[in-house]
Amino acid sequence: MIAILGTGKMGEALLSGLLRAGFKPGDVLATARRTERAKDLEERYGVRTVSNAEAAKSADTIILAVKPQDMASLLGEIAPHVPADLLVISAAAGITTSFVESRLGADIPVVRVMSNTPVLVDEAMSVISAGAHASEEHLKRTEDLLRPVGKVLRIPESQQDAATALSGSGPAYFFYLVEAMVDAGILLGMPRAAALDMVTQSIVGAAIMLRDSGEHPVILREAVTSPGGTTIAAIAELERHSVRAAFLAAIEAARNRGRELAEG
Ligand SMILES: NC(=O)C1=CN([C@@H]2O[C@H](COP(=O)(O)OP(=O)(O)OC[C@H]3O[C@@H](n4cnc5c(N)ncnc54)[C@H](O)[C@@H]3O)[C@@H](O)[C@H]2O)C=CC1
Ligand SMILES: O=C(O)[C@@H]1CCC=N1
Repeated sequence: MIAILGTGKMGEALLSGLLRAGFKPGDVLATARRTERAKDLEERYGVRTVSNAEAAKSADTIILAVKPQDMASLLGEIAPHVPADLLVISAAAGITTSFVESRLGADIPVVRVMSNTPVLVDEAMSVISAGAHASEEHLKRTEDLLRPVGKVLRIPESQQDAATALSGSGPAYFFYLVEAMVDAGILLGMPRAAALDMVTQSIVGAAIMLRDSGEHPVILREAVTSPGGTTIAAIAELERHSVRAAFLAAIEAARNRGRELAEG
């Protein structure tokens, strides 16, 4: 039995992914703070919603998907009910495995995960790190849960905040870029729907080329950039506006915010 504690946006994305991956609704428990939310999850997914304490008691794996700020109180709530061999998977930004271990008791196996919302289309990027008491078997179990909904990579826990900033938040940067490019289309007099279609198909095509060609992004960009042509005129403006520097600063700010979240 697997339980998702705190079934908000990310928790629901993981829940739907588990069901698509073949888990039976009867094998999945969910918890939510509001009764209407719990009812809604039961109706839409056929899973049972229970209290956090009951979830911790009856599951062999729990996924903690509350906001980092709510983690201490959730851990306090479940601590008295956690069996020693429960696998605890924490999906929260910033929260370290030692933070979870210190609140749930001595030898509890904890795996820290940072996934992202493309879990909804089975294209997640999930990075995982073992806590002090998580074994190879616990990492494998975590990979088995996450692999059906995307790619899984093991990384040292010291890189988790950086990964959160890159791939956890990553989809938001691409959506932001799409918004900006669609606005550019509007500025040039393009109907909004057509502009959105053009930009969306361009980003999908570029993403698939990047993933499947094995080419370096510089090579792929150079292939689009004709000497004296249109693309270099755009790139010159992006450079003039320090867009690359803005990305470096933005992703560093996200990494730093992740560190702050851990401090509560
Ligand atoms: N949204 C995203 O793209 C990603 C989010 N995350 C992580 O996932 C976690 C959740 O983020 P979101 O889903 O965006 O937030 P959210 O606010 O949509 O979900 C959190 C849910 O937990 C519930 N909750 C809080 N305390 C609870 C308690 N004691 N018992 C039961 N339910 C409780 C809230 O009512 C809410 O529905 C965060 O820790 C975040 O760092 C990680 C990767 C990506
Ligand atoms: O914005 C956040 O804090 C979460 C963590 C990664 C993506 N969303």
